[in-house]
Amino acid sequence: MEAASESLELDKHYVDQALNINSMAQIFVGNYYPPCPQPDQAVGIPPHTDSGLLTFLINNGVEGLQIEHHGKWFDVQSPPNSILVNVDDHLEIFTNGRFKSLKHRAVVNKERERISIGVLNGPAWDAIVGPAVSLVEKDGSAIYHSMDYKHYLESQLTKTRLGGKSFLEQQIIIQDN
Ligand SMILES: O=C(O)CCC(=O)C(=O)O
Ligand SMILES: [Fe+2]
Repeated sequence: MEAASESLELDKHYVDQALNINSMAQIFVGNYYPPCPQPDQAVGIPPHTDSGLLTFLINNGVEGLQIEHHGKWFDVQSPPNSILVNVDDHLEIFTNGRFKSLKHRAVVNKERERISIGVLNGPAWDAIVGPAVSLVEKDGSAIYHSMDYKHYLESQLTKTRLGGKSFLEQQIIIQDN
């Protein structure tokens, strides 16, 4: 988070302080994908973005994660024993859109079972997450609403992970020009 702050030309403790990272909420997710006889007819996890700031992902060496870039899906080939770090929704909101939450999905395969484990590292449970004031001043306006993380988790987590309307889309402030 210090590196993120500095890359935004903010004080290196800015993100930590604004989102009370000392009391950060972490969500631990385990995914099991059994082999599937018709992988092209099934989906492992539908397209979604993750909640929180950064997700750490590991898997059992079986590929299956795909990320979206310019409307196309790409396979992720992660080196063995590596931890993949993804940018999440609340970091996109906090940076007023400078960092982009990564859209991803998981596919299944015929032969091998796949297991993945994710840790979604979020702000403090009671932190209010909205675009950082100094970034909004530079940009002229906030492009996302603010919301407390607890409320988000209670109301959105299940919906967005199961492929409902994305949380980010719901938070966009419609600008009338
Ligand atoms: O199985 C994977 O590699 C991705 C899992 C995932 O996107 C998630 O748990 O949010
Ligand atoms: Fe995910």
